[in-house]
Amino acid sequence: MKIQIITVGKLKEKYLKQGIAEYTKRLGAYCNIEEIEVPDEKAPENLSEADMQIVKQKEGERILSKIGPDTHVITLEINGKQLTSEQLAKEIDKLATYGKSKIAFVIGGSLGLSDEVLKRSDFGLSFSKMTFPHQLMKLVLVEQVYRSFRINRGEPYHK
Ligand SMILES: C[S@@+](CC[C@H](N)C(=O)[O-])C[C@H]1O[C@@H](n2cnc3c(N)ncnc32)[C@H](O)[C@@H]1O
Repeated sequence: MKIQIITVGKLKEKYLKQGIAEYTKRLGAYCNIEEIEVPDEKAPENLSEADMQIVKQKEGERILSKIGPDTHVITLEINGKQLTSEQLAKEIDKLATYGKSKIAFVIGGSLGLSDEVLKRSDFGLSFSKMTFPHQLMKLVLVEQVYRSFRINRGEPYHK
């Protein structure tokens, strides 16, 4: 199975880079993992609503250009659906069973995801009603995807 993790902007903080590198290394034993960073747009505090839409649209076009037609897209959305770790594992297992061998997890930039990306999404996944910075979200996501594979293989993982 191929898993794409698509994010907006460069990952800067060293402590997040290290954590993500650790979990993507572990994940490599279970799937073909591809990390994609698309360039972000400058988004100063004083942007108008129209300018914010343009920023999201531009970032969205870059995200969509990385996603193939046969890819199952899971967008990370604060107002999406919350799952338990076991439910996410089941979802991934189900996709593999039905021949969906490519999954893209998409995390938005500082302003979130464009309508076009949300339209392309097959599932909106929420990690809680709280807002996380996108880079921290990536760390939490890769740990949960790793956990999913461990659950699906019946391997032990920390409760
Ligand atoms: C800083 S947040 C963007 C906040 C923006 N106001 C919004 O409503 O999307 C950046 C990205 O991280 C992800 N994210 C942040 N918190 C999340 C949560 N609780 N559940 C799922 N995804 C989250 C989303 O993909 C979001 O687009």
